[in-house]
Amino acid sequence: MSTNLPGPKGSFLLGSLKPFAVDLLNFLTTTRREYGDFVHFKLATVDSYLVSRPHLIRQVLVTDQDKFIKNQNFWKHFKSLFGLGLITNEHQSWRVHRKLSAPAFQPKRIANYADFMVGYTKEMLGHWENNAEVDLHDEMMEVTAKIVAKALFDAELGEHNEQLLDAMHTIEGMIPTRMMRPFAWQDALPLPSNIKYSKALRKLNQLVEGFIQHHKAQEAQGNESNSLLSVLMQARYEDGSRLPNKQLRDEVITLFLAGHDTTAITLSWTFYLLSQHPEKLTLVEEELERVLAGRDPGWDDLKTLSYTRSVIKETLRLYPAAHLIGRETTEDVELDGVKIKKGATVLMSPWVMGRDAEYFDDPLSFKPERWTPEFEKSLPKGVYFPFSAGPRVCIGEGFAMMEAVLLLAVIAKEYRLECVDRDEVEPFASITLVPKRGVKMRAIRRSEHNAQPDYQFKEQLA
Ligand code: HEM
Repeated sequence: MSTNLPGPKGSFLLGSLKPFAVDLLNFLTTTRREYGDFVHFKLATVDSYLVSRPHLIRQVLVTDQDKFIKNQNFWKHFKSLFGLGLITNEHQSWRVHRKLSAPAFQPKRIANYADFMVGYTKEMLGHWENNAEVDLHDEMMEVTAKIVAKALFDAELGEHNEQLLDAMHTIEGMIPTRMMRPFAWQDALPLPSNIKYSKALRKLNQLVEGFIQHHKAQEAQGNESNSLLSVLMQARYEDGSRLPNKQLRDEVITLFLAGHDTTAITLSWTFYLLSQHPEKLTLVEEELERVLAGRDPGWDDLKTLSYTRSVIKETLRLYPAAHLIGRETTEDVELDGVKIKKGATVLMSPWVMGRDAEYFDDPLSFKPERWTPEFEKSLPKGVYFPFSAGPRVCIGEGFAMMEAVLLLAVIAKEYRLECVDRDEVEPFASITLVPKRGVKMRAIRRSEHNAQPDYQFKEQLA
């Protein structure tokens, strides 16, 4: 059994931690290119592997998944945030809570959310002005936060909107720094950034506790709710008991965080890519006109809006919001004859795999039309996994795809978005793949756009 895998040697004490922390996307891309599809390196003292063979990715995520847990070196920094919510929970406790959460994400339940997804998006468009600049990423973060809050609590955020978004913003802003710290104790140092983070977390806990109490009061008055929280509140353990408040809090915060910035990011990248490929945007617009004939989209249209859906799939290939999935071995594991010791880190990257020329023709080109049913069938399992795979596959996949398609449809029906400065748009690998400096767009009302066929031409004349 050989353990002589190729890989960057890195420095004596830190291994490859520095290039990994400084520019993760570059590290992943060059490591794959220079050392191949099964690479070994050290992150500080931890043996780490970048695995880019589809059958091995499947082995880790699906067939041998019980020999792995989430990568503790990474998640240790977020224990106080997510607690034992689905993303960070493990073993039997994870199995129990995943089962109890599943009913909340059944298609017949999430179908009810289509109307307010469309409603909030139209409300957002109501504030846009023709020809004005919008920071699309900010807009997407806000509207997806409102949507997930409504789905979770069946409540408008109202006066809590600003406070919740502020707390989230502070916490999300600290994630890149925290995730690159080698030691968890660094998070407890009395640094201004840590103090700010703790304050934001206290605020978040307080707001979520308020939502839970409000829900309980409504329930006590016999008011039925269609919210995700109410499904969790109705869930019962085998002994008939309910989820304690702390567990509800952990699940809700997890769903809130996992469920809004991933979808917001995906939409930001979608509109960015469409702005760079106006001919593909025209195909989206044509499909919207054909299928919707001017009316709002809804749940029943999702199957028919196949090109619009392919646009989202193609975006998730090129800019997967979850760009890196990590696991830690709980026992010695063999991957293609190589012994991976207990406690090692195994990394699999949807970013790397989605750009591999072996599986995607002309991989860096944006080609939504590649996503035919035949192509999907022919793609080896373990190549395209923006929502992961196996038992820990994203529980919100259906929710996210519905939201992304509906929001794209509602916005593209009304506006053409043109990128103000494409050089400014650059991916940054935090916990998710964010556009580093946002995505500034000029929003041009489609009726105006059609009346003035070439906006850029008009600008040149001015
Ligand atoms: C485009 C949007 C989304 C993407 C790309 C995405 C991606 C992912 C990925 C890759 C994982 C697995 C992580 C791992 O195994 O380490 C995951 C897990 C999860 N996602 Fe999503 N997600 C999205 C939207 C959502 C939404 C809308 C929700 C909820 C409303 C959600 C809730 C969760 C939860 C709770 C988990 C943990 C599941 C478990 O371990 O049992 N996600 N997501």
